Amino acid sequence: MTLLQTAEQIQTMQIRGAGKIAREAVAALRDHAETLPRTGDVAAFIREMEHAASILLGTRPTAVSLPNAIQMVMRDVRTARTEEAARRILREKADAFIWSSRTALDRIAAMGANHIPDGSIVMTHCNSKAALGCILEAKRQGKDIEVYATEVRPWNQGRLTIKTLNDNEIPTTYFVDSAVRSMMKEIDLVIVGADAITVNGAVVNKIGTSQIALCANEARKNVIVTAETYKFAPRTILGELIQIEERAQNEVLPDDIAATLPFVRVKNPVFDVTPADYIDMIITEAGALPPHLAYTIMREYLGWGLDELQNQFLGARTGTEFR
Ligand SMILES: O=C(COP(=O)(O)O)[C@H](O)[C@H](O)COP(=O)(O)O
Repeated sequence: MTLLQTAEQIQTMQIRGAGKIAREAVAALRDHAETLPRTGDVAAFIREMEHAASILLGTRPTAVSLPNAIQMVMRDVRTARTEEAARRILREKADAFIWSSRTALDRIAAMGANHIPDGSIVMTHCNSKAALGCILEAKRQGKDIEVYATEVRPWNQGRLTIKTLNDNEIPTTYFVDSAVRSMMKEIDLVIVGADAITVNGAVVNKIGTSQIALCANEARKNVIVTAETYKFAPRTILGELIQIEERAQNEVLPDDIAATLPFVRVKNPVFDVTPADYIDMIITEAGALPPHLAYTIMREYLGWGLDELQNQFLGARTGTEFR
């Protein structure tokens, strides 16, 4: 698959979920480099790779895993002295990111499973590899668990979730998103994934997550967020807000019906923000932490100083828009 094809698949959601988007984008960068002729001109190579990175960055705006992963790969490429060194660094960093991303999922699954008691009912939302990993690991350990899964309008990612749960013989209850509060009394805990986590511990995830967290809080049920460390958004330290992706109206209301309703406006935000106060714990590969410690992850695990953030990273999202 070419880089442009990967970018298109991310934008059209054939490739989706924050972790997978990051892994596929990095693999696309690595493979794109192999298609470029060797000229010996390191500056031209870096320019071409920056352009490729900007195309990927323009695909979806919310999942911070995408710019974080690209930054991890491109950071040392930018200072390479020869084209060969730049190519080698790119390859090594890309492979290392993909490997560590998979390892992170395994660690999160092991830790998350410890928080799922035998005999419990877990509610989940959307289709998160990190969240599902914990549930599958709990099942693998022989725990008798059930899952309550939402539909996830308008893209129905819940169907992917219930397919995985069914394939793993986990008893599952499926319902429309608006039934969440009614179902809350029947479950024991909530486990979801994340697209981005801000410095104040707020979690950006699939639209509807904040309603689930609010209902869980009301019903005194724990909310666990599972997130690899590369889903923490360092630029929020500088005050930058996470952009909430708005997708096309016709994902919600078909064009032919919308055409008959000239006074009706359709909004389709696909992520929302859950404040830290509604989250009991964030499980990362570096351990489980209260959401208010998000800053420590940004400092210690992502390791980007403020200077670097200001000098390079702020510009990373202003690349070419992909259409
Ligand atoms: O909100 C979504 C996916 O939204 P979309 O379907 O719009 O991409 C997932 O909960 C997170 O991305 C985490 O997923 P993972 O744990 O797999 O990274």
